[in-house]
Amino acid sequence: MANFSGSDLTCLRGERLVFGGVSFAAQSGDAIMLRGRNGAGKSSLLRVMAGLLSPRSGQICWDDENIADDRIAHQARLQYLGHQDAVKPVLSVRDNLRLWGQLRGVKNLEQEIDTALDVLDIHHLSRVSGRYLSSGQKRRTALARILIGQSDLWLLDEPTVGLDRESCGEVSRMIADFRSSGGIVIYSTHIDLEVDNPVILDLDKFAIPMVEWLMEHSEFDDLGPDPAQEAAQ
Ligand SMILES: Nc1ncnc2c1ncn2[C@@H]1O[C@H](COP(=O)(O)OP(=O)(O)OP(=O)(O)O)[C@@H](O)[C@H]1O
Repeated sequence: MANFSGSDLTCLRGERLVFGGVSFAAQSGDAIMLRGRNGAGKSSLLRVMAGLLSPRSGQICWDDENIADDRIAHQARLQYLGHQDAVKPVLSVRDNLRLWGQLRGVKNLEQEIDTALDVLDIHHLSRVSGRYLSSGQKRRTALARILIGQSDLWLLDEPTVGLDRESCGEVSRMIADFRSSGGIVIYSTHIDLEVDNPVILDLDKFAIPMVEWLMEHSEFDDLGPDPAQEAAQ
C-alpha cells in the first residue's frame, strides 16, 4: 500500500503567498479533489506535488521518503496533466503518444497506444497532426497520454476542460479504473466530475495574509534594526 502525503506546505508564487499550512494524506486507491476560487493555488499545489515547484516550507513524501530526495523516482511514478495539453503540432496523435511513451521507456508501446486511443475514442484521429485538432480533441490526446505506461499517481489539473459531456464520463471511468488498480488521483475541477468519495481539500481555507506569514517566519529580521528604536537609544 503506497502513501502520498504533504505536511504544512507553504507556496509563494512571484511575490505572492498563495497558501500556507496545507497538509494532505492519501493511500492507494484514494482520490483528493482540490477546490477553491480562481487563484486559490490548485495548479500551484499540483505542481508542488509533482515536484515541478518547490514549496517555500513543508515537505511532500511518498512512502515516507521526501520526494525532493529523489525527483527522478517521483517523476517516474506519476502522470501530470497540466493546463497546457503539450500536444506537439507537427506530430500526429499517434506520434505524440509514441514520443511520450518512449520518453518513459514504456514496453509494448504500440499496444498501449492502441488501448489509450480506444479508451479516449480517438482512434480515428491517430494520423491527424496535432495542429489540426480541436481543443477537446487535444485534451483527449493529453488524457490518452496518462494511460500509457505504468504509474502510481495521477495529478490532473482540470482534466475535463474543453471536453463534451460524454468525454467527462470517460474521465470519471478512467479515474475509477486507476483507483481500483491501486492508483492515487489528485485533481482540480470547477465542474461536478463524478468521482466516488473523494477527500475534498478546499484551498480557500489556507490563504493567509502575506505580512502575517512574513512576521511569523522572521523574514523581517533581514531588514536590520528598527531605525526608530535606534534613535531612541
Ligand atoms: N508563474 C507564476 N509566477 C507568479 N505567480 C504565479 C505564477 N503562476 C501562478 N501565479 C499566481 O499564483 C496564484 C495561484 O495560481 P494558481 O494557478 O495556482 O491558482 P488556481 O487555483 O489553479 O486558479 P484557477 O482556478 O484560476 O486555475 C495566482 O495569484 C497566480 O497569479
